[in-house]
Amino acid sequence: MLPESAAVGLIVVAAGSGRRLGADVPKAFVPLAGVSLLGHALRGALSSPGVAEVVVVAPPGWTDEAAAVCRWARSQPSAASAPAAATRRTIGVVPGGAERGDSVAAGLAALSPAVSIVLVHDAARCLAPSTVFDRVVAAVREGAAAAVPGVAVVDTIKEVDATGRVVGTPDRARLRAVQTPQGFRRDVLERAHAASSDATDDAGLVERLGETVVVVAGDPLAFKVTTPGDLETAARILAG
Ligand SMILES: Nc1ccn([C@@H]2O[C@H](COP(=O)(O)OP(=O)(O)OP(=O)(O)O)[C@@H](O)[C@H]2O)c(=O)n1
Ligand SMILES: C[C@](O)(CO)[C@H](O)COP(=O)(O)O
Repeated sequence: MLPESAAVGLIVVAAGSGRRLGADVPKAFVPLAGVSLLGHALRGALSSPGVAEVVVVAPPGWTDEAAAVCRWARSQPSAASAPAAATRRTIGVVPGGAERGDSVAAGLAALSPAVSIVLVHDAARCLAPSTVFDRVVAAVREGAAAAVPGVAVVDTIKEVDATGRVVGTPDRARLRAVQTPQGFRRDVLERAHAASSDATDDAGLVERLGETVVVVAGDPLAFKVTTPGDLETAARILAG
């Protein structure tokens, strides 16, 4: 169990180029209903009362734009109404690295010593509701070394070999598609990244340490904007 006073730091990774989206600016700065994806992601995250400190990891060369988005998000009523008082919350921006893992490592290095619970969130999961943040933080406070939001898999999944031949059909009931924010005890995430930053998600690094990762309920709204079709889906959702 971690005490209620254990401070939560949030790393928002926003340094990707968004090759699959194919926009003329990095994906986090693509507008969606007049607000950048990063702006939406921060607005959701700052509505979560527990978040005391935020580090945004931006593409090198985009840190000033990211800082402007942070100022905008901080001024939103949802952020101001969160009990962790906008006045006490610090928000910083650092440049990211070549791979997602490098960007997370850069964010982790920038957190203040006061933080003992770390959330890592993709700016690309820009509509993730604050309730998902709350569930992940609660699981880590209650003693999990790592907690990730997950949703049931609706398709039957086949495992294939290099030639495309099916080699297995995992039991769908045991599968979860995982999302972000992913939450960690800080010492665990630091050990995981000290060993390697090479994985598609941070929970994968923690699993390699032999630590237990728990899954909490995710949310369909925490889907990742990856392709132009995803951006259209997000726009339809916001249009109501
Ligand atoms: N070097 C990188 C690569 C990715 N990310 C971030 O990690 C999240 C998930 O990555 P993804 O959606 O795959 O973004 P991109 O790498 O930008 O997409 P693509 O693979 O299409 O280029 C995004 O918020 C992205 O900005 C990052 O901070 N630094
Ligand atoms: C971290 C993540 O969003 C969890 O689903 C995902 O693994 C990111 O992967 P990507 O390859 O960078 O899209």
